[in-house]
Amino acid sequence: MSAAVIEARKISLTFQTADGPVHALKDVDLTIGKGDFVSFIGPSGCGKTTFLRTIAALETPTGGELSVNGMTPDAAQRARAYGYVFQAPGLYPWRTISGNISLPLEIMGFSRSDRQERIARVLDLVDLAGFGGKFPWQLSGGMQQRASIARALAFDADILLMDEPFGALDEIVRDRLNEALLTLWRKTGKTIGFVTHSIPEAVYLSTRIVVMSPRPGRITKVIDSPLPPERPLDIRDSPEFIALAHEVREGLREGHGDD
Ligand SMILES: Nc1ncnc2c1ncn2[C@@H]1O[C@H](COP(=O)(O)OP(=O)(O)OP(=O)(O)O)[C@@H](O)[C@H]1O
Repeated sequence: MSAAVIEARKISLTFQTADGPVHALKDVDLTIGKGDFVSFIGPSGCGKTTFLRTIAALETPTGGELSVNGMTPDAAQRARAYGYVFQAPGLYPWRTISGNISLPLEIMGFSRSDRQERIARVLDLVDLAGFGGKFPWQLSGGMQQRASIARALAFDADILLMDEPFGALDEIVRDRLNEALLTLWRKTGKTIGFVTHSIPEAVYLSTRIVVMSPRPGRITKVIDSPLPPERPLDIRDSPEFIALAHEVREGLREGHGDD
């Protein structure tokens, strides 16, 4: 396997709540290699978002060790090791698309000319060249989500963390964005961590599929995909794809049986 970018060893995270402790993650062991596209799938509450947030230093594990690009998550955050894409695009309505992409770059102190060059490049990457001057409300939901991906790409992090970025979109738009994301991943070689509820989406996009189960949140299965990197949408009708989707479904069912 390629060099490890994210290494989790026995990661646990227990939230103390008024109703008692919630074991959001227990003994999570996972290595994500450079250039991997790793999807996290599992029922609601199995800790997918929590795990992504611990990688991004938005939550602190209560046990175990986690390294991101060989650093602690906090150090990786300061080194801008990753871009983070949330479920909702979260664009500021009073800023243009270019202005939204520019904002983190302004905060990080990039020069005006550098910002302009980066904005043009990432708009092109997500197929929004020519839309930089529009306001978010002038774009469809799918285009807004592409703009939020562009914003996460603009400072050139090697890692992209995506928490159900297409969950709120209709199926046709989602298909197109899945194709676009796969093309972007092949072009840039980024390492991607992707949370989803959809088996076909996980199978279509990933090099590895991590199946999780709740109470306590844990990994029950890691499946390496035999599918080639070039994946036209109709690969979903192939026997290999269907067999892989079946394996993921079985993994989810087995995890559920442990409850
Ligand atoms: N800040 C918090 N305080 C207390 N409990 C929390 C907190 N964040 C998450 N949890 C709990 O931790 C568990 C895992 O939550 P998490 O959001 O990671 O699951 P998930 O698999 O991403 O779910 P979903 O698919 O619904 O987004 C859940 O039981 C949730 O209620």
